[in-house]
Amino acid sequence: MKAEAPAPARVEVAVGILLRSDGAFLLGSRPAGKPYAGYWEFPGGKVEPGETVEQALRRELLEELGVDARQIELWRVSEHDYPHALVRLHWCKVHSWQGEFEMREGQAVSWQIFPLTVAPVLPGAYPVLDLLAHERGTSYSRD
Ligand SMILES: Nc1nc2c([nH]c(=O)n2[C@@H]2O[C@H](COP(=O)(O)OP(=O)(O)OP(=O)(O)O)[C@@H](O)[C@H]2O)c(=O)[nH]1
Repeated sequence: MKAEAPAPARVEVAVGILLRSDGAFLLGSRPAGKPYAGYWEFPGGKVEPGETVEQALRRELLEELGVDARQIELWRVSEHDYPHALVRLHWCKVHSWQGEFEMREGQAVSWQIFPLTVAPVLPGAYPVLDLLAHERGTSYSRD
């Protein structure tokens, strides 16, 4: 009997949905040199060994945007199987933060509501955009 292939390792990722008081959420464009460069995404990144999701997200938001997240709500978990990695995305709503935005990776950012005015978005972000749209009683087109 053939041994079963081991389950592929998942890359744990902390992702922030920064919510402004008017309901807009922040998307950024992926910097050059990363897979899917130029695609729009929510800010965040990989959870390092020994970190909690909240710690990883606070670190990433400081590194990428220069803001200190204060109120973080763990919201949903989803998975996406990319050719380069199987990722588990820990989606967090970020209700408050301190500091002024400073795009430390030279990335473009945009506050968005539905319908989105930026494209394309990382494929792994669509399920959560669908949920956000549903929560707001609206829908949007993926293209
Ligand atoms: N930040 C972020 N990552 C996402 C989203 N959706 C999604 O599928 N991902 C995936 O999650 C992974 C995040 O990795 P990353 O490359 O941004 O992480 P990182 O900043 O720690 O990268 P590094 O290893 O270059 O330091 C990527 O495989 C990316 O495709 C999203 O909306 N935001």
